[in-house]
Amino acid sequence: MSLHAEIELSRGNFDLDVSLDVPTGGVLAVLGPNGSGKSSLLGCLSGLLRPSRATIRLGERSLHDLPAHARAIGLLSQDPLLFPHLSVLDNVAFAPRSKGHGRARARELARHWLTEVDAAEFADRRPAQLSGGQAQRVAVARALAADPDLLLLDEPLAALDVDAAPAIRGLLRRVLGMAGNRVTVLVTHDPLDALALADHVLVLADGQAVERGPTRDVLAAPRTAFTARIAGLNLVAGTATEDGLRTDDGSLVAGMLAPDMETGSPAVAVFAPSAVSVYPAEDGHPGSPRNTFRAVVGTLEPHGTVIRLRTAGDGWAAGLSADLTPAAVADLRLEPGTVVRLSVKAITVTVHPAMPSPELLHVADNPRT
Ligand SMILES: Nc1ncnc2c1ncn2[C@@H]1O[C@H](COP(=O)(O)OP(=O)(O)OP(=O)(O)O)[C@@H](O)[C@H]1O
Repeated sequence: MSLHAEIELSRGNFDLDVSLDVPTGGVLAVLGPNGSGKSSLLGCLSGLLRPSRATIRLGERSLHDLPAHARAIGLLSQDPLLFPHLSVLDNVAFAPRSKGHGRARARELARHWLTEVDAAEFADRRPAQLSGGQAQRVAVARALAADPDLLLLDEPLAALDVDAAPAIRGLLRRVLGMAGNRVTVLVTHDPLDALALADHVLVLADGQAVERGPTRDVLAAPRTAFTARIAGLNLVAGTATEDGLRTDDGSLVAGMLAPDMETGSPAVAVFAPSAVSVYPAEDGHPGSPRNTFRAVVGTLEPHGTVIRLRTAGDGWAAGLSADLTPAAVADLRLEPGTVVRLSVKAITVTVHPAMPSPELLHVADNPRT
């Protein structure tokens, strides 16, 4: 069941005017600076805010005229918002109960989802007896226990400490992967969340969509200052191995696996342009780094105090960025078309879980293509 939304909202001086489409089973991440309208957009989708004009269709259902409680949407925010007087089990059972399930069936569903999020052992506790990460697990179970067709996630990892966030991110990746008919919209500040959880992103600025597309494409080749600041990183897609990542054409990018990374799963190797050294193509094996590869200079553009080189060509090393000093660009006599050798230390490369490539999703969604 796909989501189509066109929303216009005025809040004081702020105007939101956005349209979006998410296919069945899709996860859309909404990124944007503070005050760009991310929460306002979620509020309109959930029915908590009344837009001045809206069309919101989920499959065959029109949601825009329905009050919040009748939209049957799952909502997970950074605050778990558990009912303090109910046990964990009854907190989760509340969702299927309010959907009309009987008490026994609701508890059965609650147990199932608590098991899915590795929180079955907390069933009899009260929310006050849980850590932040444990409470957020329970909140994930509650959001999913109602089997919503539309799941809205509002900065679900923002309130967690750095130790708890990877586990919940991994959990969300697993449960969002079991999407079935569900559509998910995720608001986040963190490009890693977008990479790990979303197949597409929408970037808002001042209430308008300024970038949209497959997550990796948008984050790898940002077109706005905001996306460049949060992303602007080199992203290489492939499959995680013990030592790093294997690209689709069989090259190995050596790197360090993120804690929630499982070998054999879809992954992206992430490294900063400042971590890439550039050498003449004919140089042998410069220094000790484990990643060296040939590339062709595509563009050279000023980027603050450095010159950002972007590689051209077709292979996986195309579209990568390296930052050089203007003196180095002159010394190496770089210009578009120059063949160079790039080198990246394995210790500067992190391998993170990622959604399968959009092309693969596309083929899976449309068996005829
Ligand atoms: N209750 C309100 N009344 C009037 N204007 C509001 C209200 N809440 C938010 N706004 C304005 O709406 C705009 C968008 O806010 P919104 O919270 O949607 O942005 P956001 O992208 O979610 O920001 P953040 O990342 O800080 O959460 C801002 O300019 C904000 O000042």
